[in-house]
Amino acid sequence: MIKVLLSGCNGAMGDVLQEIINNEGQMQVVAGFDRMKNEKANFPVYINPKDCTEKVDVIIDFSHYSAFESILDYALTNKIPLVMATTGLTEENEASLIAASKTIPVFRTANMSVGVNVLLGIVAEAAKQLEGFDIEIIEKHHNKKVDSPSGTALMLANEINGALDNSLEFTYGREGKSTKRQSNELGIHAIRGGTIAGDHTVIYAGEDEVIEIKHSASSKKVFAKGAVRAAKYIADKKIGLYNMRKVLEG
Ligand SMILES: NC(=O)C1=CN([C@@H]2O[C@H](COP(=O)(O)OP(=O)(O)OC[C@H]3O[C@@H](n4cnc5c(N)ncnc54)[C@H](OP(=O)(O)O)[C@@H]3O)[C@@H](O)[C@H]2O)C=CC1
Ligand SMILES: O=C(O)C1=N[C@H](C(=O)O)C[C@H](O)C1
Repeated sequence: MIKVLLSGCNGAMGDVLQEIINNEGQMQVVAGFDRMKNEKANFPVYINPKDCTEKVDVIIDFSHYSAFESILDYALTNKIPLVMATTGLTEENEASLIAASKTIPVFRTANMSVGVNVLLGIVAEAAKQLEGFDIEIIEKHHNKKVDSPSGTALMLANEINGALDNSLEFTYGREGKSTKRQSNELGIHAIRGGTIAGDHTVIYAGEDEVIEIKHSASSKKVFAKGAVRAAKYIADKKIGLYNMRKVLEG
């Protein structure tokens, strides 16, 4: 049985993860971290990770970027594999994860779905082949999302930019712009509303033709299932930086 510490356990993803883990059979949530205690949880919920006394095999974090440092510190101090799913992290935070992976196993992705991770390769290849096309990304999420643009939109944008020798400049929305679109722009736009679980569309607009490549998550379950897969994957690893593409490669 893999013992899980669930960070952000009181949140929307925390709820879905508990359901998936409970039905899963090989894993058990033995403790949680969050901003508030939770008497309804069937495991102890800590506000300060340092108060956690349970022995755990892996941490799954779907919380908030403000919790990042305390979670990473806890994982490093106790040498626990960390699945970091939270978005809105700074470049410095991302660099800390890379550094941490030399001491503990770290699994990092802004999107746990199989579809988005396959899409990463597709959008990069399309960008290389569609020379001269203008590329824009539109992401849509529920009205409770706190960070924008989404981590997935940034991940897609970085993948496309990498395929084009980092020649593109990211433009976030176009409010207040009084010049026409430059050929080296990659536009990124965020929509928020209702309960949209997560949609990402990459648009390639050329002369008299447009290609749109879209991924749509119809529920949060797809992310929770991916996180469970990730946790199982790194629970017995020694050190290293892992992502969903490594899992899919087998
Ligand atoms: N990688 C992936 O595949 C996915 C990543 N995500 C990311 O996971 C994160 C969580 O998403 P979601 O569950 O929808 O968000 P929620 O806001 O529903 O849940 C986050 C939880 O973390 C708590 N929290 C906030 N600040 C802190 C803190 N400083 N310390 C400890 N806990 C804190 C919140 O408490 P309170 O409500 O009191 O603020 C809440 O209980 C987001 O960054 C989201 O983008 C989501 C889905 C998929
Ligand atoms: O907050 C969410 O809900 C999601 N966040 C991730 C992101 O920022 O890309 C992944 C997914 O789209 C859902």
